[in-house]
Amino acid sequence: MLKKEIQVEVEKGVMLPLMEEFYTIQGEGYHTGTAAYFIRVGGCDVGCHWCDVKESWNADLHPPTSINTIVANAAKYCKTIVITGGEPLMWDMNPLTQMLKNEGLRTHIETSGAYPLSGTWDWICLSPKKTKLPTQEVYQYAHELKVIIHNKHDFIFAEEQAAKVSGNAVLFLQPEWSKKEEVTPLIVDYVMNNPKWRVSLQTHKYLNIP
Ligand SMILES: C[S@@+](CC[C@H](N)C(=O)[O-])C[C@H]1O[C@@H](n2cnc3c(N)ncnc32)[C@H](O)[C@@H]1O
Ligand SMILES: Nc1nc2[nH]cc(C(=O)O)c2c(=O)[nH]1
Ligand code: SF4
Ligand SMILES: [Mg+2]
Repeated sequence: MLKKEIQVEVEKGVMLPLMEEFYTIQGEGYHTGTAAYFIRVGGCDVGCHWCDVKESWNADLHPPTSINTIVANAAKYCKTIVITGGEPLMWDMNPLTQMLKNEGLRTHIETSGAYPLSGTWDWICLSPKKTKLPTQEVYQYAHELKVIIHNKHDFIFAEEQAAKVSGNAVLFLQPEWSKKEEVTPLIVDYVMNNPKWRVSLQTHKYLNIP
């Protein structure tokens, strides 16, 4: 395909810049410990200085890939497919999620919510960032709120964000990996004092799996 044609396909969401795909165990949040196939889409401009996948940021480094190919691969592994990035909502998620649903698969997303919500989702994990806040619309649809704790001020941010999600959303505080020795004890105390919150750890990093 010509460069221009590929660009049009990406704009329609029928091709996506694919960074990697892997079958693993969901390491974080509500579904921790369960098998899932991850699709990591390139492109993000939210700019978290502690981001653990900075290689994902530049979409041009990741080959535009047909969603037919992506879905055919995903369907081989298990029923739960996690779309992450990068920031997946930078792209139109409707064609990809519709195709996954047609295959009878469950669609989960990991998102900062900084771009308009698209796609059909069985589970939305919203992880808001101060540098580029979620759209007003996405809060009501989040099944899970996962706030990263890098310093003490992030607890205040977490409460501000919790006030915006639905009463059914499950609330998580997750240590920022490079600060975990410092902030994990603070999170433990915070959750014991504020039991509406739960602790989320990046368990895949302890298990040495992707
Ligand atoms: C790499 S992001 C990709 C999806 C989306 N851009 C987002 O931020 O939700 C996947 C998850 O990892 C979390 N995360 C990224 N870097 C982290 C770090 N250094 N420590 C803890 N969690 C991190 C994010 O907050 C998000 O919940
Ligand atoms: N095992 C595993 N679980 C995860 N949960 C969210 C991840 C992500 O990067 O979005 C992630 C990841 O990269 N690996
Ligand atoms: S929004 Fe997600 S992918 Fe983007 S910089 Fe932040 S953690 Fe990384
Ligand atoms: Mg990760």
